[in-house]
Amino acid sequence: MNGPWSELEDGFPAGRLFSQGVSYTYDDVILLPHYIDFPADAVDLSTRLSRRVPLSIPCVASPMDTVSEAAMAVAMATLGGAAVVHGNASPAHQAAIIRSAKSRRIPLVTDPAFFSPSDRIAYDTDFNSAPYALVTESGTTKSRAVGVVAWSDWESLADKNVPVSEYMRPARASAPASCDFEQVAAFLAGEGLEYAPLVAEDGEVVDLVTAEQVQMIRSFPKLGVPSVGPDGRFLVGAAIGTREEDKERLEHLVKAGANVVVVDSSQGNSIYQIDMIKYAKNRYPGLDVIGGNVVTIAQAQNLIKAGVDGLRVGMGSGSICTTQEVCAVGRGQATAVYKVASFAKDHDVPVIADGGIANSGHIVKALVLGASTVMMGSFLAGSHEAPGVFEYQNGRRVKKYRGMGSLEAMTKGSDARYLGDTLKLKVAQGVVGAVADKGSILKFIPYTMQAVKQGFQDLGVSSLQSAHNLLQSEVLRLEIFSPPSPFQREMGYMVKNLLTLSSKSSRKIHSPIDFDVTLVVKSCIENGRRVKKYRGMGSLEAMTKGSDARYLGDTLKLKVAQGVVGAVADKGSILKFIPYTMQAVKQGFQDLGVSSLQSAHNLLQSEVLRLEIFSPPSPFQREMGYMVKNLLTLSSKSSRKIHSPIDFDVTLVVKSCIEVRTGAAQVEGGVHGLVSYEKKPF
Ligand SMILES: NC(=O)C1=CN([C@@H]2O[C@H](COP(=O)(O)OP(=O)(O)OC[C@H]3O[C@@H](n4cnc5c(N)ncnc54)[C@H](O)[C@@H]3O)[C@@H](O)[C@H]2O)C=CC1
Ligand SMILES: O=c1[nH]c(=O)c2[nH+]cn([C@@H]3O[C@H](COP(=O)(O)O)[C@@H](O)[C@H]3O)c2[nH]1
Ligand SMILES: [K+]
Repeated sequence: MNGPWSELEDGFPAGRLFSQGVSYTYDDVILLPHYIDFPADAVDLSTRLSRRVPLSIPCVASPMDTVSEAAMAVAMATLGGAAVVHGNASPAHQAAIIRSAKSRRIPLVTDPAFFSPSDRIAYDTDFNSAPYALVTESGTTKSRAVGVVAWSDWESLADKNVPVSEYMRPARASAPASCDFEQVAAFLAGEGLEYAPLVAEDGEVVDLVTAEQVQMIRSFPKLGVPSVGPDGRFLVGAAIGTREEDKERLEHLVKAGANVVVVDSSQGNSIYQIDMIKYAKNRYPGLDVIGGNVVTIAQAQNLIKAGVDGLRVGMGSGSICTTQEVCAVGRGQATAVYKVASFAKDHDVPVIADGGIANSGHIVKALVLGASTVMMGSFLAGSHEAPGVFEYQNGRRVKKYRGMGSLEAMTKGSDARYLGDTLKLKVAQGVVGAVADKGSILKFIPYTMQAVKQGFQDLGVSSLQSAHNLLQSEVLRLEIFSPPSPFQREMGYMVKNLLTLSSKSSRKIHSPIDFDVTLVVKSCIENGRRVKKYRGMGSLEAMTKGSDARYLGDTLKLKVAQGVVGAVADKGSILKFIPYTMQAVKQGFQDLGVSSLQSAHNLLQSEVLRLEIFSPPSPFQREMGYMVKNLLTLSSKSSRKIHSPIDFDVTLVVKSCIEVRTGAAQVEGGVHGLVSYEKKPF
């Protein structure tokens, strides 16, 4: 810029902004608009998941057991993205999920139960995954389909103890599973069918397709270019671990047709992962291997040297993460994506920005900061395509979503990672929660992509490549949002205390019929919990206590307290929770690569240890700030009364004020100090 304004500068180029020793999350930064000379529809979001795996949209479903199984994989592939099937199952089961996804050509997987005509259906749960069941001659997928049981027909039976043959509807004709969506739609219409079993070439009954589903898909936005592998089938990714037995798992997955594998660790720069990457690249040279997670250039460098075809970036940035609190390691996600992607581009290694995507704006930021794709967990978790069934929580339809490092996921079934570790203390690095029903991803992802295109248009970039060029050219300008006011910060602390105490209770409170919400919140803090007094030594109470000599001669002086009196929830014996806390500290040390205090101090002095400041406020403070804002908005209009049944759960009140994800963060040990953990509204 020339002239009198040349001193003024619009924001900072990324290189300058991200080199000040501050860790920025997506919410800390904002992109300044540039020049528009094309319509939003002209934006092309096609990209690469890894070196040799192209996608038409930059969306990837996370390898989590509440996100990515067959239904998610086919829907993501239909949209032009991809899902990475989780590995929290036996290798055979994980391979079966991949086979199931690969056997589809339409974006539907309902996974109905199978019965034979002589079977009796006793349980409602047989209709958990689909509102109908399939009837085949032998009751297995391997025999001829003869009928369909609708849940509504079964439900209205007076006597459930009758064979299926008495009330099933006949399956008049089957459709070949090799049909694509338009062919299936034409088949149903042509035959005048309400439903038809889908049958594979080998005669296996794969699923049931209904005219209603076809109608629903037609009502969604037009589907784009699907992701298809070299095998001509839907592209599917799979996660593996870094244990010896994962080599065998890998073989199962490759046989099942996995097109790309992700080595899934929270801290990927380890000898275990590097060995696994080398093994996989050597054993299957044609297979793209994605490594991670990493957040620094040094970590990325090691994995690139080991031969990765893609990098997964993010530590502690996920919505269910507690890693940064438990292990004290991680990085603000905007900084991590920018740093790693700037390095990886010179090695032609695409970057996946993993975790922390809560809205389309975060996707724009991740892509513009250098990522080639975003990986999402919570954003997809409440969808029809996510595993699990919808439940009702306080009148809302929700689906479970949990961290893969949560106690619940770690102890699930056959988890090999921890099978050999029964003697070790398990320390959770994630929580369990629930996400509201979001409908089908076939509907909301196209809308999300349209929003991303509009963001790109505002920046004046019509493709990912031009966004990255803009970033590196320094034409792209960014700014940081201002720090929180003292008031916001204080509110953050307040709500933290509030939630620590209030979130855990399945306890019921008996209350008068008509009352004030704030009273409930208060009573839930004050009542019904086992607590012990805890007070500051400078609190008035401690200062004036009995024979305290310090103040005996000071009766004339004004006493000014510098501490408060409070109470702390029952934590059990320190003989129990301190060992857990030490285990968490060890895991933090491991993530840093130091095996003793002395080596930690050596690392520090050698300047190999790197730190960053969180942009104030910390993500936690900011989150808490949002929460209390919602809470206060709803509860402070306290002249308003709520009419409630006599007996109800306090948490429901708190939850209805703030939609929270709650979970037993660490039942044993109380490692990060919270009885349970609450995350921001969704
Ligand atoms: N992105 C993130 O911020 C985080 C993600 N997670 C997710 O939770 C899940 C579990 O992650 P991790 O705990 O990192 O699992 P992990 O299995 O990679 O590591 C667990 C522990 O086992 C050790 N280990 C791994 N391979 C080994 C081998 N061959 N021999 C001996 N020890 C070995 C590791 O060093 C670590 O101490 C993953 O799905 C991950 O994506 C968990 C925490 C944070
Ligand atoms: O600290 C963590 N503890 C966990 O238990 C956990 N499980 C998953 N992940 C990571 O979070 C990502 C998904 O994040 P979002 O829900 O924000 O999309 C995922 O893709 C993972 O990278 C975890 N991180
Ligand atoms: K770890």
